[in-house]
Amino acid sequence: MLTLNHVTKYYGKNLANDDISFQVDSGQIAILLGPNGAGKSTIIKCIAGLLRFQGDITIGGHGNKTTEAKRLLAYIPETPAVYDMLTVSEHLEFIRRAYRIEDDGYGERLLERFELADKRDKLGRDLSKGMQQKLSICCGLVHRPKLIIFDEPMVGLDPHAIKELKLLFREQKAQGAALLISTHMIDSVEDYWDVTHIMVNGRFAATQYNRPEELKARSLEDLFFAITEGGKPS
Ligand SMILES: Nc1ncnc2c1ncn2[C@@H]1O[C@H](COP(=O)(O)OP(=O)(O)OP(=O)(O)O)[C@@H](O)[C@H]1O
Repeated sequence: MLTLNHVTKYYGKNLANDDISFQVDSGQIAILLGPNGAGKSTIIKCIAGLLRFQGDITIGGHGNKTTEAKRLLAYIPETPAVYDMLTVSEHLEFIRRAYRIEDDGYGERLLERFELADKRDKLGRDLSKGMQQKLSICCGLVHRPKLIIFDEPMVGLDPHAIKELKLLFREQKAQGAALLISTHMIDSVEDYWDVTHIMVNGRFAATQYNRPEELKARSLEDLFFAITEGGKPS
């Protein structure tokens, strides 16, 4: 569903992503795990079509900046960007109109799951940061994307929303969506992932698959600290 080939991104002279290639298949959850400044948000913004880069990114076989690719994609950014003067309900209506989809009640069900249904008439500017983040998740999912990218999704969410979001990751995977989730918190990754790429200094320092034999040999946490604190991955 998502393929990156030799993606390199410079900010001026600063190399943020260094020749990155990987793919995420339908029904797969891929994690980008790395310390602050590793380049996770940058690669995600390249995929979402927000930055210029060298290399090649396709979504469902379409170039990432095409309309076809954008129909398949949901990008839920680290910092939610909601419209000050639209209500919660109007946000979902706006997305449905943009994607030309009928209201089949899915948006309302998402609001209920994230405890926003009773906030449906509140303006974006009057929502707390956590509520804005939950609304941003609902807006991202309402068009039933096939590739869902979350940048640091757990930060700022309450325990109910975190639980609901983890459930949602599993459901989306079961329904055949491809998920790419960036985080710097190993604990938040738990056991729902299929593959984790550990990112350091703009590169993939290691890739671990969620297979019992690999994890028995070394946990994700051990691998992460071996790489980020100077040890050598074996
Ligand atoms: N707009 C920008 N202009 C210049 N340099 C930038 C810009 N955004 C990020 N960088 C640099 O690119 C590198 C990668 O940053 P990025 O935000 O992608 O890391 P990250 O892994 O997402 O970090 P965090 O976990 O802190 O969000 C860092 O060295 C950062 O200083």
